Amino acid sequence: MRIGILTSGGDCPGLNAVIRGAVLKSSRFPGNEFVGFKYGWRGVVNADLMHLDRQTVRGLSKQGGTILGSSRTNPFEGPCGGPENISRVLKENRIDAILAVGGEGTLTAARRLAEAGLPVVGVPKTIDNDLAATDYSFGFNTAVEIATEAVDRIRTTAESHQRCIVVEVMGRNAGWIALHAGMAAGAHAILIPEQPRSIAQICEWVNSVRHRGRAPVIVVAEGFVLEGMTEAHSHKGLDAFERPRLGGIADILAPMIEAHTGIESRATTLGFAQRGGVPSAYDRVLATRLGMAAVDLVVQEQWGSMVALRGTKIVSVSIEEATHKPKLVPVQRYEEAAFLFG
Ligand SMILES: Nc1ncnc2c1ncn2[C@@H]1O[C@H](COP(=O)(O)OP(=O)(O)OP(=O)(O)O)[C@@H](O)[C@H]1O
Ligand SMILES: O=P(O)(O)OC[C@H]1O[C@](O)(CO)[C@@H](O)[C@@H]1O
Ligand SMILES: [Mg+2]
Repeated sequence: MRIGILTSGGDCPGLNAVIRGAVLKSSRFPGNEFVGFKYGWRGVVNADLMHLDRQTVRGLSKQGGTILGSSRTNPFEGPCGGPENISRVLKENRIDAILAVGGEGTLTAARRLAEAGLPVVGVPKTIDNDLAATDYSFGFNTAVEIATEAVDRIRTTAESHQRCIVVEVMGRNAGWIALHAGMAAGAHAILIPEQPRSIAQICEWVNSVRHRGRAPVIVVAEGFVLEGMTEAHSHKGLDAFERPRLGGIADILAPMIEAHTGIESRATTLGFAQRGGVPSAYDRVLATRLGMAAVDLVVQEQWGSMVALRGTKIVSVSIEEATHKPKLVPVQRYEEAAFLFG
C-alpha cells in the first residue's frame, strides 16, 4: 500500500511524532510505502509530495512543528479541488489512502471526502483539546505545561510590584488550556469562552485577592467574552477560512480592571509560544500511538474513521462523532475551579 499523510490547520507539538509513528508502523508491513503531502490539503490538490521512510523520520518525535508544513487550504475549493480532482491525483501518484492529521476543520473535510468515496482516515490534533470523541488530543499537554510555567513566572513579578496581571492563553471555543494551566498555577480567576462573566465579578475577585495582600493573577482564554459582548474580541482580521483571528482580550481587560479597582494592571499574551517547540513526553507517546494505530485503520480500510484516546486505550471512532460538536468545558468543571477564585 502507498499511504499519503498530511498535517493541516494550526500546527501542534506532536505532529512529527504522529508522522514518525505512522511511517515506522507501516514499514513493518511488507510492500508498504509512505509519502507526505506538503502544506496540508494544498499538497493533496496540487500533488506536492515528499517521500517518507525510516531515514526521513529518524529522531522526529521530539521535534516541534511539522516537517510537512501546514495550511488552512480547503480541499473542496479552487480549480484543482473537489473529490474528482483529488481522486485523479491519488490515481496518478499511485496513492491508496490519505491519513489526515488535523482539527475539526481538517477532519470535517476528511469526512466529506470519505463520504464522496475517497480512502481517508483521520488523526485528531489540537492544542485546544476541543475535539469530541477523544479524551485528550496531543499538543494539549505541552501547551498546558508551557502556559503553567509562564503563569508561575508571571506570578513572581506580579508579587514584586503588587500588580494585577492578566495572562491570555489560546482557546478559541473551549477554555481547556486556561482551565488546566490556571488551576495548575493557582490563578486567582480563570475566564473561558464557555462562561461569560461581568467586569464587576472579575473586579470582585481581584479586590479580594488584594485585600489578602496578594497580587492577583488572572488567566483568560482568547475566546472569552465579557457579559454584554456579542462576540470574542478580534482586531487582527480574518484567517484563510474567513474566521476572525482572536487575541487581545487581556489587553482589553487589564485597563478595565485598573479603572475599576485602582490596582495597576498589566496584560501578557502567550500566543504561539504555546504551540511551538518540543512536545512533552506525554504528547510524544500519545502522538506516536495515534500515528501507529491510524496505519492499522488504513490497512483495515476503515475509511471515514479516526483514531482516538479513550481512557488509556487507542480506539477507532467515526470522524462524524468527533466533528459534530466541540468538546467544551462542562459547567461542573468550571464551578469546581471557581471555588478557588478570589
Ligand atoms: N466544512 C468544511 N468542509 C471542507 N473543508 C473545511 C471545512 N471546514 C474547514 N475546512 C478546511 O479545513 C481547513 C482546516 O480547518 P481549520 O482551519 O479549522 O483547522 P483545524 O484542522 O480545525 O485545526 P485548528 O485546531 O487549528 O482549528 C480550513 O482552513 C478549511 O479550508
Ligand atoms: O493564528 P492561527 O495559526 O490561525 O491559529 C490560531 C488558533 O489556533 C488555535 O491555537 C488552535 O485551534 C486556536 O486556539 C487559535 O485561535
Ligand atoms: Mg479549526
